[in-house]
Amino acid sequence: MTAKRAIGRHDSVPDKIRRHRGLLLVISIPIVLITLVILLMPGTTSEYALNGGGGADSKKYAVIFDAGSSGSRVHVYCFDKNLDLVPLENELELFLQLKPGLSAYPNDPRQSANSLVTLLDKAEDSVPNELRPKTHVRVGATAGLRALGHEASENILQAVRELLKDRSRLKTEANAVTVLDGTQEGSYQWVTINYLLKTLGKPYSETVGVVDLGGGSVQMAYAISEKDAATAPKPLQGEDSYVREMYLKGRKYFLYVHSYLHYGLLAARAEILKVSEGSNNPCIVTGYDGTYKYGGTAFKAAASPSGASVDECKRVALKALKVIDSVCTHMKCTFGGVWNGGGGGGQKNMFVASFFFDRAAEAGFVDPSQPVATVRPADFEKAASQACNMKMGEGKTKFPRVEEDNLPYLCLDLVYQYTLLVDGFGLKPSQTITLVKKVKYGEHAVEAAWPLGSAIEAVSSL
Ligand SMILES: O=c1[nH]cnc2c1ncn2[C@@H]1O[C@H](COP(=O)(O)OP(=O)(O)O)[C@@H](O)[C@H]1O
Ligand SMILES: [Ca+2]
Repeated sequence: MTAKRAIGRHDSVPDKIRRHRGLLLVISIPIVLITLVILLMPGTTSEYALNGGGGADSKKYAVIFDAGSSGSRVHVYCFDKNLDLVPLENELELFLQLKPGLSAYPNDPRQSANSLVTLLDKAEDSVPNELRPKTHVRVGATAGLRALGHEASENILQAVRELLKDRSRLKTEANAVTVLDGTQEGSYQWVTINYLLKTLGKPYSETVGVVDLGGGSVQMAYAISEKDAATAPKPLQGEDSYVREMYLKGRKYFLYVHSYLHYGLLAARAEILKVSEGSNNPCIVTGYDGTYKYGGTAFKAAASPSGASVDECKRVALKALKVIDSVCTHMKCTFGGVWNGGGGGGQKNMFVASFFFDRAAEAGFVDPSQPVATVRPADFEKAASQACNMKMGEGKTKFPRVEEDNLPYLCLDLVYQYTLLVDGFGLKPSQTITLVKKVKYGEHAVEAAWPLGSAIEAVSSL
């Protein structure tokens, strides 16, 4: 024992290395290999530390642009060292919006980018001067730019990058200005809602599922068990994988996410009008004869002489949704050959956002001054019956909250929303769901939109 220790004490470091080199080699090869595998893994795993960092008094701001298909919005958030949201002035976020979105200028990238100037200036003004160079700015474009195609959208994004460089002192990481893929958009939305509800870190079955009905696309996301995640089918060609792994508040989640391009509410109008191809459509409110423009194309939108009909409109909506599909004989599908994720506890409580809330409010069965409302899919069907039975001239008195441009499509929108929830996503007509515009967080309410999820990722990775 003593002798051994004496030898050990007099060994020099290079001697030790030489003596143990075999052992060192055996230990280091797997470490190097594992590190390489982790570094080269495709980006399906997200890790947001969500445990703060930085100095004791450090506040972190994030500026996130939501370049949506129907409008552009900016959100500015401020987080404390625990990554809790803290107020900027009187609210928990600065939120500004304008219409139209970037995709309304497909041939003029400079003008498209310049449409963000007022939002950018106001957002930057709300960040303390000394923190601006440290504050991340991100621009996430969704369905509008996705549908424009690579070249046109890349030109617009490049113009936005130049605008940020020339006009702003905020920090732009590589990939700060991008078209989000639908899975990213859906998972950010899930993080936003569950962060605000403080369910992150709890077992997956205690989290809530989300549906976000935009103008161009619709996303569904909910946490599933590891076992179900392992059975996920391969996605259709060109689509993102169904499951994303995420580490949040010390827990690993398997998130089922899917985004359906062309099935946002405004895009779905076009799909439904395409089914009747240039002739009358049973979803158009009685007495209306006009055209509907979407994505640079005009569609005939004319009521049938016998008027609109819920049942006939449902049939057309089902055709547009492609609910019956040959791919779905060996797995449970939503629609269009898409796996439904298997259901489970993470889908028990559904928080349904954007146009679901907006249309329910316009149709009058939800109070727009409240941040959330509990409804059932059947409420959309009931409102649809009334909308499909009215004449154009009665619209203003029967549905005083409906915007004039939406009136001819009220029957269509409500039937589509019902069909999407029940026949598409497989919810029961009587299941209670939460329509959400904002989520209460302490005394304040925060917009129920994906940019908060993106902000959390940005400040966690600083
Ligand atoms: O921050 C938000 N709070 C609440 N609703 C939002 C917010 N951002 C977008 N929306 C809603 O999203 C819908 C428009 O979708 P959008 O233009 O984002 O299409 P996309 O997501 O398909 O690109 C509208 O119903 C609008 O009220
Ligand atoms: Ca959106």
